[in-house]
Amino acid sequence: MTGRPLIGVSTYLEAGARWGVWELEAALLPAGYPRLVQRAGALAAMLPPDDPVHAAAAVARLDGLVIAGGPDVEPVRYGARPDPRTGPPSRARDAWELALIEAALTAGIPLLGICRGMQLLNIAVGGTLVQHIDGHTKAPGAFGRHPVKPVPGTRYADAVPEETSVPTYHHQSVDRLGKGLVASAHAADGTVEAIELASAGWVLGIQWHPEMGEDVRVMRALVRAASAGRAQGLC
Ligand SMILES: NCCCC(=O)O
Repeated sequence: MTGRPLIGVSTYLEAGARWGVWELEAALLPAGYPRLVQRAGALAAMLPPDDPVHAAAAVARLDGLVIAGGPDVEPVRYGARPDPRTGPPSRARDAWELALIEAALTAGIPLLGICRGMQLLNIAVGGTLVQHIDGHTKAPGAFGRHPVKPVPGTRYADAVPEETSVPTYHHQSVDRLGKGLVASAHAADGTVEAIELASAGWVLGIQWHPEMGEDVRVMRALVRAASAGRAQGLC
């Protein structure tokens, strides 16, 4: 099979978005996500929340999947009571994105979780989150930067072998790793910054926001894996 692989990117519904003369409910995705997918050599398809029963059918049409950043996951999803600093739940989005992740893992298509997407990947395989950490978000809406160091020998280190400075915006982090996951990068304070499935298949989560930066290598690695699966007729 030839041509650009198709990468689905989860998308959210916003009650009141304003553009032109309109203020309406909208399906939104910061443009950095599709631009990053396109710069990495793939086509981007937006995937707004739907009935989770359709997740496998959606994934069957894709060569790869990105779960985008967003609000806190409802703590009941990882067996915890909400900390007062955890944001309000987005239940329909949680259900849809967890179903997409489970479908991608079952189908064996390459998967990249970004920020919330990494946290959801961890939860999907039984992991838990720290509900609040200090120091990774400076002010509401303001992305910070900090260094991230790869763990040698991991899939992440294959794509990005050196320590890099990454754009970041989060107040939660991975606590207990889910089944089959290993940590593949850390911040200087020890926060887990990347996770991946150690077994076969290309499944990676990163805590930072590559769509806000210049470094396209992680997305290129996803697109390469998606192209390889497409060439073998696996996707
Ligand atoms: N918890 C949602 C992803 C971003 C954050 O940790 O703030």
